[in-house]
Amino acid sequence: MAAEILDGKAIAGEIRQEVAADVQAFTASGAPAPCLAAVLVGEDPASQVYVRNKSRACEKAGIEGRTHRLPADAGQDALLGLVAELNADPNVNGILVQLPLPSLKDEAGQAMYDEREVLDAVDPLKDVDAFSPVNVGLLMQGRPRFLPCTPHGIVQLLLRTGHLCSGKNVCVVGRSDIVGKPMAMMLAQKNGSCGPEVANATVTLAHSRTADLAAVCRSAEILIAAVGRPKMITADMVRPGAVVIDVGINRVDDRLVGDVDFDAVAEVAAAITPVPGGVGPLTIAMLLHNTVMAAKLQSGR
Ligand SMILES: Nc1nc(=O)c2c([nH]1)NC[C@@H]1CN(c3ccc(C(=O)N[C@@H](CCC(=O)O)C(=O)O)cc3)C=[N+]21
Repeated sequence: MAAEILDGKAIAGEIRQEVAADVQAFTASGAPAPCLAAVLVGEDPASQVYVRNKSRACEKAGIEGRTHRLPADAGQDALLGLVAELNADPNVNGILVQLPLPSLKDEAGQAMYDEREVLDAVDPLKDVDAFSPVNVGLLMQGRPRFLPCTPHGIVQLLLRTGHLCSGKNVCVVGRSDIVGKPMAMMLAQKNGSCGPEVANATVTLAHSRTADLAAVCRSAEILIAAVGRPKMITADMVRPGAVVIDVGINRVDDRLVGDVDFDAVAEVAAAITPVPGGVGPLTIAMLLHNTVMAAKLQSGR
């Protein structure tokens, strides 16, 4: 049996067209083009690729994409200074500090960067990643402002492919602040950020200490893998007919591999996202969406 391949790249293309139309309508009323500032500290090759792709995507949507580069050893104060400058710059609507920050230590053996302090410093109205405690809190309370890009992309994918989760058992594997935790919250909510059909799920948030993870995963009609371990979700962990969403972007021997053992799982699942071409492109599309939303919010401030 061959599973339906959920084409994240194509859906991301649709969303990017919608964002471009939205930008056009916004600027037609005399507003300047929305502007996203990405901050890249150091030279991590994967981060370079991501930031480059993102700035190209901005351009195609009519959004101004700026990249601010700091050397790996610039230090916490320099980074906080740059964030403060971008917060104060009325021409910048969205700020994204590319993660992870370099894991360098100073002479005293102390970590050079405190990620939490940096993310806390971003103006919540410019926080297009939705990593600030204000935006996380608003989401938790069911009155979201910005939605985190990867979980929002997954919700859009489920909605637009008709794999609705209301009333279903959903298992999210991985409890990160960026994907697992907000994903679980969004799908469990009553009315949901994108409508009740992609909410109202019975959600299990599984992780590395979950007892009998395979059995827990097998109970899920929708299984979302966000652990960052190549091919860790094997076919025996998947309920026949399940919808499987693979959030993993793992580089193995210069190839991108998801958290799901794709070939074997595709024999069991009803539908599955590929890597690449699945969730990744949707993350970028939702970032563009948030940038336009930021510009609109700030135009009224
Ligand atoms: N502040 C911050 N916000 C982020 O959203 C953020 C971050 N830091 N740090 C790193 C992760 C990772 N991430 C990806 C987004 C898209 C693809 C993507 O589009 N991938 C393509 C393949 C690209 C390739 O070939 O390398 C795909 O899956 O088809 C991948 C990875 C965003 N992240």
